[in-house]
Amino acid sequence: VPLGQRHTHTLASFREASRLPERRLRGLLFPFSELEGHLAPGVRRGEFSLFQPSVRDVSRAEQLFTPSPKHRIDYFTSAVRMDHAPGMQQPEVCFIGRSNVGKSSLIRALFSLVPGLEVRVSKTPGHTKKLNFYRVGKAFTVVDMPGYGYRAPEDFRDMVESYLEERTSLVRTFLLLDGSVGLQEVDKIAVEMCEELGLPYVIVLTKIDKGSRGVLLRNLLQLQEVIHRHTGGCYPQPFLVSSTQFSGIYLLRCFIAHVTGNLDLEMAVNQGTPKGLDSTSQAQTPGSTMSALASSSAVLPPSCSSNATLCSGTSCLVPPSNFNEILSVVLSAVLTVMLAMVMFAMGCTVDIYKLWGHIRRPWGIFVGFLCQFGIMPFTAFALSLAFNVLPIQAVAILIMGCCPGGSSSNILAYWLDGDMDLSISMTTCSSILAMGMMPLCLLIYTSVWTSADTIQIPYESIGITLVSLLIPVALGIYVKNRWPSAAKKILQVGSIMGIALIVIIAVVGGVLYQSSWVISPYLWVIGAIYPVIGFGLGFLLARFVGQPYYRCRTIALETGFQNAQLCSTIIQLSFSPEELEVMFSFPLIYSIFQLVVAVGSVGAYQLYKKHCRKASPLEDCEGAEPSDGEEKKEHALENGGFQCDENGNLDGKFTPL
Ligand SMILES: Nc1nc2c(ncn2[C@@H]2O[C@H](COP(=O)(O)OP(=O)(O)OP(=O)(O)O)[C@@H](O)[C@H]2O)c(=O)[nH]1
Ligand SMILES: [Mg+2]
Repeated sequence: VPLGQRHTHTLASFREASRLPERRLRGLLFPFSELEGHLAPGVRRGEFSLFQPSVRDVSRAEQLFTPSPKHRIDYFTSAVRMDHAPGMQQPEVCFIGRSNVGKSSLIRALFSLVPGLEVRVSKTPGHTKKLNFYRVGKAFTVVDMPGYGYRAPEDFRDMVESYLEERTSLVRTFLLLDGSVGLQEVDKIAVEMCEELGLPYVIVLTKIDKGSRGVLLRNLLQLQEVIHRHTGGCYPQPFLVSSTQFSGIYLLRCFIAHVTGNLDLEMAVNQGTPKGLDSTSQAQTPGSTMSALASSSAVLPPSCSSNATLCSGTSCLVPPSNFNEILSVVLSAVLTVMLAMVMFAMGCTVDIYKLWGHIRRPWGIFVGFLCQFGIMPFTAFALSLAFNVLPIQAVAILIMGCCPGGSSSNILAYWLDGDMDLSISMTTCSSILAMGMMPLCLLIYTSVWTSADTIQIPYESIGITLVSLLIPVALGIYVKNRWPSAAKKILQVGSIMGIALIVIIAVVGGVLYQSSWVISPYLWVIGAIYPVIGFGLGFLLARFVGQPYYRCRTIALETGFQNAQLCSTIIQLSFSPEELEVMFSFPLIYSIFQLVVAVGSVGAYQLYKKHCRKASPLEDCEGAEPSDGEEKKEHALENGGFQCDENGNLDGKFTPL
C-alpha cells in the first residue's frame, strides 16, 4: 500500500509531542491555555476547561487511535442516503459544519496515527459529497459529512438531517466552526437544528492557527455567550483545534474516547502546588486554572505514577489545578452575598419620605447627574489630552469616566455621615440614566480616538447592578419603616461589614490581578489624580449651587466613585486581547485610588468626629458638619446644630451642649 509508507507527522502522537518544551506541549494539549493569559479578569473561565483529563487519560485515548492487528482503524463505507448507511452496533460520532470549515482535515488529524488511512481534504468548498464512515476497531465509528452553506450538495438536507434525526447509534455530534471567522449566520441555523433535534453536541473551533489571537479570542467569547444563552444541548466547553499544527487534537481524541464509552477518566488529582510551577508559567495570570505543569526536573517517573499523574518521556505533566477557579467562584459568591447584606443595611438608613422628596424635587439628583455625566467624562477627556496617552488608553479612561456610581459609594457615604437617601437615589438614577448617557458621552468624546460603535455597552450588567442594588435596599427600607429598632441594629452590623467588604475587595483584587500592575506610568498618574479631581469638583459644584455640606460630601463621593466593575466589563467586551493589555489595568488603578482617597477621608472624618466633637451626640444627625478645612471645622463646632437644622433633620433629637 503506497500510502502506508507515508510518514506520520511528528506531532501526530502525544507521546512524541511530550518531548517538546513544556510550554509548547501545554499549548498543544490544552490550546485554551495559550489564550487564557489574555483573558480579562471577570470572564468565566471555568467553562473552557470543563474537560480536563489527566495526562494518563490522554495517553490511554491515544492507544485507541493507534491501529494494531487486533484493533483495525479503517475507512468502512460511504453513503449518499440514510438508507444506505451501514447498520453498526458501536457508538458513533459525526462531524458537521460549513463546507471548507475543516471537517475532513480534523478527521485526518485525529487518524494521523493510522498510516494507510486516507481522508481527502480540499481547498475547494463542497469537497466531501457523501457520508463517510470510518471504523475504529470495535470501539466506535467516526462519520465525515458534506458541509452546509456554500456549494453544499443539493441533497444535503435529505442526507445530513435525516442522518442526524434517525441514527440511533449517534452519541455525539461535533459542530465545527471556523475559529478565524467565528459564528456565521448559517452556523446559527446549524445550532438551531441541533437544538431542535435534541442532539447532544459539541462545538469545535477549527483553524486556530490562522488569523490573530485577538480575533480568535473575540470569536471564542462571542461563542461562549451564545452557548451560554441560547443552547440547551451544547457542551459548554468549545474545543479549539488546529488540524495542521495538531493543537487540541490529543484532547479531542480523549474526549471522543470518553463520550463513546471507551475511556473512564481517572479523577484529576490536584497536584498543582505552586512549587511545581516553573518560570515558563509566569506569563499566566494568577487566576489561571491551567496553572500547574511541573517542570521536567521536578518530578521523576516513579513518583509521578504514584501520584496519579503520568510521566511521558522525560517530562511530567501534572493535571491543571482548579483551585484558583474554585477560590474565585467561592469568593465572588461570598462577596455577592455580603454586598447584598450590606446594601440591605444601607437600605435601613433610608427614610422613605425623604427618598420620595428627592425624587419629587430632584435638585440634588440633578446636581449629581451633572457631575456624573458632565464633569467626569469631560475630566477624562481633558486628562487624556493633557497626558497624551495612547488612543486606546484614552478610550479606557473615558469609559471609566462615563460609568455610573458604584455601590461602595453608599457605604462610604454612610461613614461620612452623608445623605443616605440622596446617595442611594443618586446611585440608582445614575445607573438607570447610564443606559442612555454612556453611549452619548462615549459618542461625543471618544470620536477623537476611535469610532464609537466598537464599544459595546453591556446593558445586562448595568441591569444586574441595578437589581442587586435595588432589591436589598428596598427590603431595608421596608424593615426600617416596619421595625425601626431592628433596623438600627442591622445598620450597626451592616456598616462595619461594609467597610470590611471594601477592604476585602481591594486586597483580593490587588492580589488576584497582580499581573496588571505593570503599566504605563502615565496611567498611574491619571488613575491617582482623576478620582481626586472627581471628588473635588463634585464637592465644589454641589457647594456652588448651595447644597449643605453633608450633601456636598455625598455628591462628591457619588461623582468620584465609579462602578469600576462595569468599566472593566465594557472594556473586556469591546477590545481585543492585544488592546486589553495596555488598557485593562486602568479600571483597577482607578478603583484602588478611589478607595484610597475615599477611605482616607472617611478615616480623617471619623477621627475628627471623635476628637473634636465629643461634646455633641451627633451620630444620628446626618447633617453633622463639613470635614474640610480648619476654619470650617471651627465654624461647624459653633454652628453644628444650625446645619442640621437647615436640613430639617433634627426632630428635636439634637441638643448641642
Ligand atoms: N490553517 C489551517 N487550515 C486548515 C485547517 N484545517 C483545514 N484547513 C484548510 O481548510 C481547507 C478545507 O479543509 P477540509 O477539511 O477539506 O474542509 P471540509 O470541512 O471537509 O470541507 P467540505 O468537505 O467541503 O465540506 C483546506 O484547504 C485545509 O487545508 C487548520 O487547522 N488550519
Ligand atoms: Mg470534507
